[in-house]
Amino acid sequence: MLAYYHDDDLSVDFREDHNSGEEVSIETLKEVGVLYFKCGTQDDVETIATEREYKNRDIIDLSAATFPGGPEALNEKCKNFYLEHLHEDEEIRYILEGEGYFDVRDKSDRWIRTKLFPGDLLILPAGIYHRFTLTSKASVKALRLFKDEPKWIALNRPVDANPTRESYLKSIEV
Ligand SMILES: CSCCC(=O)/C(O)=C/O
Ligand SMILES: [Fe+2]
Repeated sequence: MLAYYHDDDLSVDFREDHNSGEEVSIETLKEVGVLYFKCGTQDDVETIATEREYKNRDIIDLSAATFPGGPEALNEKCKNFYLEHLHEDEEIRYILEGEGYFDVRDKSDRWIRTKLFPGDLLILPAGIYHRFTLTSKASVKALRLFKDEPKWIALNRPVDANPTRESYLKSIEV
């Protein structure tokens, strides 16, 4: 994984690195509730899934060659992922192939960009504002873990008076 502040340069395609040169440590990610693990084996993933009581999973394959409905459908899907949003559940993603960016807001609302590669596992806390995009390589396959039934419900920003958002802010003491 690479983690750094986004350069906020809107003139450059959002799938490019957008690396401002300001690195972000795993500790800083922890301060906003984001946890990172390098999982060399499937057993490492299973340990985390068991510890956190995750019972379900699926594999998402985002690549133009294989996506049902083709490149247009993939673009539509990716547009939704790139809209700034939060979830009412924690989000765990483990990269199997390819690469992708998860951008998360820090305590001052700046974008931290994480660039994930195979073997990287990221846990986003419920209530954090974030977005996802493919990189310029345009392909990723990831394992998605779910506590209960597989679902993806995004609440797009702004989300006002939301208990998950409020308890998240309390947990990071903002
Ligand atoms: C590579 S996982 C696809 C993106 C996703 O699952 C998500 O929840 C984005 O917020
Ligand atoms: Fe999300």
